[in-house]
Amino acid sequence: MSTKKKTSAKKSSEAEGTGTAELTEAEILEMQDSMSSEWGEGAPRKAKAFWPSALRLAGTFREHKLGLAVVLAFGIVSTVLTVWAPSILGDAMDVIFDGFLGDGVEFGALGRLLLIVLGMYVIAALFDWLQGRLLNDVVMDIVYDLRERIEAKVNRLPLSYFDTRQRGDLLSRTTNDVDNVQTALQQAFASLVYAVLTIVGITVMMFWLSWQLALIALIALPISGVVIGIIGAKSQKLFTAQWRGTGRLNGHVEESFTGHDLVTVFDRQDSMREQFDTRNEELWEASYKAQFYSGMIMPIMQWVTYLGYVGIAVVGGLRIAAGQMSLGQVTAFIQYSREFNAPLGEVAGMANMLISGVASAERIFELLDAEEQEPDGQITARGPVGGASSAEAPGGRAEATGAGIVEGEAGSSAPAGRIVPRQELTGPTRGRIEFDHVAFSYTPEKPLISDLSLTAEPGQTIAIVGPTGAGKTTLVNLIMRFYEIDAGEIRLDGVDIRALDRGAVRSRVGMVLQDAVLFGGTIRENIRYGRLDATDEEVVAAATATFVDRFVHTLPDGYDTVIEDEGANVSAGERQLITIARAFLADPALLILDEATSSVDTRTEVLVQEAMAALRTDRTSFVIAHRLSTIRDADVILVMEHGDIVEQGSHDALLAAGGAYHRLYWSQFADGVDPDEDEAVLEGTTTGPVPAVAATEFEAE
Ligand SMILES: Nc1ncnc2c1ncn2[C@@H]1O[C@H](COP(=O)(O)OP(=O)(O)OP(=O)(O)O)[C@@H](O)[C@H]1O
Repeated sequence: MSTKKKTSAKKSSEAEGTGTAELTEAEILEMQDSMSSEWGEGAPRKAKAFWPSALRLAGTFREHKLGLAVVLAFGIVSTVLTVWAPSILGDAMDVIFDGFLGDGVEFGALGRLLLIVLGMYVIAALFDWLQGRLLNDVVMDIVYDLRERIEAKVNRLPLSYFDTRQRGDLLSRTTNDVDNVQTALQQAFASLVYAVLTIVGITVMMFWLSWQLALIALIALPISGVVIGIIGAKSQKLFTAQWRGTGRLNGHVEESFTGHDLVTVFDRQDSMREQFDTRNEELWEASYKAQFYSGMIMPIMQWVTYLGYVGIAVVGGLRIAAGQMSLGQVTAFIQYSREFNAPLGEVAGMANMLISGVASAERIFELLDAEEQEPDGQITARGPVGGASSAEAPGGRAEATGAGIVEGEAGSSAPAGRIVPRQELTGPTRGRIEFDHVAFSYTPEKPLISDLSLTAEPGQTIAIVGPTGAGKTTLVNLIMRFYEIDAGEIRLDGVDIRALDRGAVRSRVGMVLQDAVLFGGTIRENIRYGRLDATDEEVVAAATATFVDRFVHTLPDGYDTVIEDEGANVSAGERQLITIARAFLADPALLILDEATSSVDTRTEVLVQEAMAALRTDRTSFVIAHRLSTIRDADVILVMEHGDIVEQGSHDALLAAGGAYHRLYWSQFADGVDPDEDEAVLEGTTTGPVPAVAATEFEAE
């Protein structure tokens, strides 16, 4: 076996070059992290700053001081009784021993002592149980509060927080880490309280009985410490190697599963199998060594402990012979020295759990400390308020200043840090949107929108076109107030949207995105999500207007069809239609549409187009447009490049201007594609031939 392992280890280094992508150290550590909790093995996760985080975690107990004091008091009572009992048992033994040597055993005295011991153990057990119950209650309260705080916090975090973090990581912080803290507090804390009290109690009793024997018993401690230190460090390294091996093997397996088709096509099964064997054997070897070394710790510690017993027995015997101690005292002492190791082992076992719990608490604190979005009504306008273009916009400036949202005149530079006073929109929303010299960037290092102005009159359809990364989605994100702008103003019906509650802005806007988001309920529920108090008739009316009704009738359960796995049982186009119906039912004053250009068959595509057109009627709509028909019919076309609007106007006006839009349009049709062909697309992926020129000009930037 070992020869085989050696040859394969050699093979492994040869195979490395041709092998699958190796995992980085960070990935291995991450994997180790996630697996250690699942498999209960491996090195514990460590906090970046253990003590500050541990103290802060301890700080969460502050509100439960009284409960904790009672837990501690119960713990002390239970431990004192448990620690005291062996000494009384020793007295009982002396009564028996003296009775045998003298005039017979005094059963009355013996019975009294035994009853006392029994009573002590019963009371100790009762207090121990009470302490456990109370601690559980306290910990559950603490974790309940923690969950509440996390939930509230997540709702106050800006979208940019989620952009920069992995969803899985956030999910893990809010679920696994909280569970981990709960387990650590419940188990490790209880054990630590028990262990510390017991160790202190037993040490006191041992020194009280005989300091010489106590020293012999305690000498085993540093010896055990050295053993654990040396072997522990070695096995820690081996465990890391084991995790690295696991990581590499998992990486390989994952790659061969996901790339199965590729492997088959290139006929690489043999080399993949060879690599698997190599990694599997590497893992076997690493695991074997890790288990071997870590398995040595316990027997060596046992051996050291037994050596201690021998020392105690010998010296204890000599002291009995010399009349310095009674047999009962030495027996009690041996009992103490046996009990001494149990809490020590428990502390060692719980240390990992505690370290891991503090690491989890640290991750939760990081989340709780994250910078929040400014609360509604206290929004700080950071940059200057512009005004030139909006002053020219009909009605725009007058309404804005009339509404008293901004201090100072239009066009003036407002001082940074000015609070925008809260406003409310009264009456029906007209849907007028103005961007007034808006500047925005996701990160300060990468400026995006520098000076953007536009006005969308109520009921107008605004088509946004431009190359990928031009800022089309960003524009609609700003309307939705998913992000706060750096300078300028965005006004809805003349009111700075920062003066409104975010909810008030978003409730007036309907969004239909390319990725139709459906949840796992029925079609009816998914549509009703647009307006929860809508009647069944209204749901069906919305579905009929948006062609959902048609395909719903072909489904066996009709509107009660449950959407599976994010919509696996309805096609992509049908999903999109359902989201359109949802927006239709919500009847928002403003609409944001992202036209789908892919994964929809031509017939459904036409329906989607018509449904979107129905939805746009009588409301201000911003369409991230891909289809010429939409663009041509739009009241205003915004041509965006590098975060700014390089051109805006109607189709005819822009064509006549001969600028970027003109270039786009003619490059699109230069190869003789019929300009009246409505199905043609600007960014070129769905239907109809799209000349390469167009793709180059609008996508390759
Ligand atoms: N959440 C974000 N955080 C940081 N940068 C972002 C974020 N979202 C987009 N960006 C960057 O901002 C720029 C504009 O992106 P945006 O999504 O608005 O472009 P787009 O015109 O909608 O592109 P596409 O047509 O590909 O969707 C891009 O450079 C993009 O990388």
